Amino acid sequence: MWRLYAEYGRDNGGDAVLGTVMTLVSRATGLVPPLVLGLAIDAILLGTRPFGFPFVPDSWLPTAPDAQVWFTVGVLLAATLLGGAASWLQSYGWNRFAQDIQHALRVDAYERLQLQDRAFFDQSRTGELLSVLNNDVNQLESFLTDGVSSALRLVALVVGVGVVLAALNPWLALVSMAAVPLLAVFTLLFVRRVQPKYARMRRSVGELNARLENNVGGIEVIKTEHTERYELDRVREASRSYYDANWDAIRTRITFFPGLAVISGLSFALTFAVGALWVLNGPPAFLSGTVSPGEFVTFMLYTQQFIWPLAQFGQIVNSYQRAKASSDRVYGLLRAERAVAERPDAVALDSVAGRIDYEGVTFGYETGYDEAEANAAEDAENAGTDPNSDSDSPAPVLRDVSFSVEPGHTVGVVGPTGSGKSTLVKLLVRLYDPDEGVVRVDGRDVRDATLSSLRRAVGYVSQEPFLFYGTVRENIAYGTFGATDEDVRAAAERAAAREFIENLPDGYDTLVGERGVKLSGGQRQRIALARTLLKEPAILVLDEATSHVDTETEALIRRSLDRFAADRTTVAIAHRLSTVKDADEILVLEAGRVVERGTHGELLAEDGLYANLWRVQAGDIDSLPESFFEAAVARRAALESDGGE
Ligand SMILES: Nc1ncnc2c1ncn2[C@@H]1O[C@H](COP(=O)(O)OP(=O)(O)OP(=O)(O)O)[C@@H](O)[C@H]1O
Repeated sequence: MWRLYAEYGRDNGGDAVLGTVMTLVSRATGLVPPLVLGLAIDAILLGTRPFGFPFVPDSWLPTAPDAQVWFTVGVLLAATLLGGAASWLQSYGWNRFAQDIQHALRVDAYERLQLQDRAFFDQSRTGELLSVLNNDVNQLESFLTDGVSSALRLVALVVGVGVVLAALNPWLALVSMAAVPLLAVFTLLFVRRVQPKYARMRRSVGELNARLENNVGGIEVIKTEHTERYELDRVREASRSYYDANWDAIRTRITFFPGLAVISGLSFALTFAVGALWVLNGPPAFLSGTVSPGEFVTFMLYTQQFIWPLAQFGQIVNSYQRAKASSDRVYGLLRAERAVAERPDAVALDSVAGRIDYEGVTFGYETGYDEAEANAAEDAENAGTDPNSDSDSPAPVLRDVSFSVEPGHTVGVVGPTGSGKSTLVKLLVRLYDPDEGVVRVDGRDVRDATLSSLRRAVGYVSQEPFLFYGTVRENIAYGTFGATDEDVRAAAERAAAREFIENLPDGYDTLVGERGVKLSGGQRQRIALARTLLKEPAILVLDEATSHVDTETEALIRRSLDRFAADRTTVAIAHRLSTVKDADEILVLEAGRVVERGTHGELLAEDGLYANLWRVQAGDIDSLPESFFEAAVARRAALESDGGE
């Protein structure tokens, strides 16, 4: 935690220094009133001590009692004003320091988050990630503003009061300070008890957030499936477990403050008893020296000054515990290893011709990812061993896939659901890296290319296009921010989207709603397609990019794409085989392997899986061989058992 503060506070350490110095000044001025009051009682009211202040020359001091009273008032006022100014500056310094750290940390954590690879997001829950970026970062800020400055004030108070009391009367000082070690032990015990409870609380709030986030996102399914009651029960359960964890922590926490108050109160009563008896009867037992009434008042006031700040000690410890747990989570995010990262010697892909080669590519998704694993991977890396050597090796989704696409050619990828088609193209844009084999663009291993140049070269329209909250224009120009309105319109035209966009209430300025909910699936797809076409990539990857549009619109898109894609390499995944019928080559995937390849005509002649799929789409079910149905049933069973794992 301190490392985080040191790292992010380096550039604005001046504010922390200001905060620290002003904390000490404000505490020092707080020591003045009890001391001055004690002196005034003895010197002015009782006349048992000469009137004088440390650091003030005697020649400045009045001699008449009334004037001495006014002089004392002046000293009190000066201390109050100075204390007020110091206290303002102290808050200013600490708050600025904390705000700057909070801002820098949040931006940095977000930057690291978006650099994480797809696998990280596959395994993380959105609610938990948001909670790290919000709650945990805020917790670190509030510990600085409340915790650190209070702790500093407390230390300054204990040391300052301790020194003054010891100078006045070391024995009585011992009596009134006796509570300090007691309070420290009491607090330590509290911390031990409450620490695991806070950890449990944080976990359960993360789970609750994740559930709420998931449900708001999936509200449509909840409604159409009519599972409101079921989801309400699940939220109730998650909320109850947060409640239980929180209540457990609260029960421990609420015993802390009364405990502190009792110890402080006992110490106050003890100081009163010993001090008052000392004033009345002289030193007790083996002790010597005198205590004047003024000194007694000073002692009592100081002892009282302890009570509230010491009670705050609990809050400081509380806040420390939370901030520590938060910093572990923030650190976890900042340190999370990336499997897909840019190599330091990566080179930019310039003027890409568009050749693609897959050579013996095998790939399987990681089955699990958690912080412990990430830490283990980091430890392994620090120890110089291969962090992936004993990672899960799940069943491959792609097995020994090899093929090449000449620049400007179009390859179609077809196959049953779950056969690995989307996975295949995700390796081309490096959403994941292959476990074995190589993916090349223009003969260069994509892992040797800079990510920015690779993603500029490859335009990827995914199966489930995502639109950001904003206008149609913003969504099309997303990623090509310098595009003119004319460019945007031309891209929309190519994606056969121009007409529907112009018919929207505000045309290109129409707001699409969150995730584009105000548009139809086919409209969303065409906007996503326009976004990618606007980039004018050398390689176009269309993953079921027109699956939601009707066949007529698809024909329009294909006609305009034919012109656009004439000199670009295109990889098109489609369930609707007519979409890829004219491709230069069609790859047929089954269970992660390329089982057939060739042109539409060649594949029909081969009379294998492709030919059967073609018959299915032509509605010619009766002519399908029984072996096709048997294989389809086996594939379904395999997919379902995968999903059930
Ligand atoms: N992020 C992921 N994490 C783990 N497994 C995944 C992930 N994405 C896909 N899979 C699994 O990989 C296999 C291939 O999925 P993929 O999406 O590549 O198939 P597909 O051929 O594109 O299917 P569809 O035609 O249904 O889109 C499936 O068994 C799927 O369950």
